[in-house]
Amino acid sequence: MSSIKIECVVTERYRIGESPVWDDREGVLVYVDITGQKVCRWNPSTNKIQSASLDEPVGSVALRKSGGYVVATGTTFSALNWKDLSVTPLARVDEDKPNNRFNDGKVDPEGRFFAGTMSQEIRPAVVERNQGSLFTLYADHSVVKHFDMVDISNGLDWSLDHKTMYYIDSLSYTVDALDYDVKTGKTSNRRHVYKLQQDEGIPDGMCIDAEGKLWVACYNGGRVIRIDPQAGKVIQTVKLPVDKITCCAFGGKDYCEMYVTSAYYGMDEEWRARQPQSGGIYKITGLGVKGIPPNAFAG
Ligand SMILES: O=C(O)[C@H](O)[C@@H](O)[C@H](O)[C@H](O)CO
Ligand SMILES: [Zn+2]
Repeated sequence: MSSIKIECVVTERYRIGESPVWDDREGVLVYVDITGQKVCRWNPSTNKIQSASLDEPVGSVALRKSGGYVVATGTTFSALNWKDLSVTPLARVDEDKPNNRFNDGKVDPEGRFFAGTMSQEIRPAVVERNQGSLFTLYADHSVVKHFDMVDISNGLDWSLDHKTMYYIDSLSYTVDALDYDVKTGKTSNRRHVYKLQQDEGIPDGMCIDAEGKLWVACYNGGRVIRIDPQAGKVIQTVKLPVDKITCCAFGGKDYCEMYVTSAYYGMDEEWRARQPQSGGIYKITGLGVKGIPPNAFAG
């Protein structure tokens, strides 16, 4: 057994740190602060952070094949050019829902960018229910809605054979699976894979590892859990020093390290004094399993 080491590597504090993605082209970790309205890049070799301030909340960021990134901000899918920090809108969703915003997103194995929406939080994990949907931005910038009636659209990833998409609507407290047609990008047959126990908190972001197991960030649960989606069971729990764990992704050399984001939004003074690293980003090493490289948006 390897020994697990947990280190707070990014000591800036973010209101809602989210959507970590390893950018191997630059050797940086890219991530967002959702309500802080920022996209940031942390370089582990220089320990420098660069950030781009946006005009609206940014739920997620992903790599773009032609360079730079795609972002899901407000209710718009946009391209982010890191050279001049310009943002170019590509497509809009939920135009009938002015109180909605994008949340978590990820690129599928064919280069389509998936991201879901939710109504703006009244308090952490408190929203007007059923307002969200899951969308895909195709390479030609057309958009497809997969389903609606979502509370807080959150983590997603694909099985190693690309036949299954895993998905989290946080307030269902479940990790779901859907049949996935990687040729068309269509989803069907949604079902539960795992329901979180009370002490595990609320399921938030998620990523798959090189063995096909799922890692789920547990918001208010202070941990990431590893789930065997075939058995529907938790097979490992890694506790972190802060409660509001939001998302996880593998990165670093050969994707051997796990990066975990957190939030401080909604914590009172006493809670923040007890967990002063809330809103920081953690690196976990020694897990003994690797991740897989993130996909890049094809459009
Ligand atoms: O990061 C997100 O996905 C949401 O925007 C957050 O506000 C919380 O994590 C969520 O409320 C817990 O499910
Ligand atoms: Zn999230």
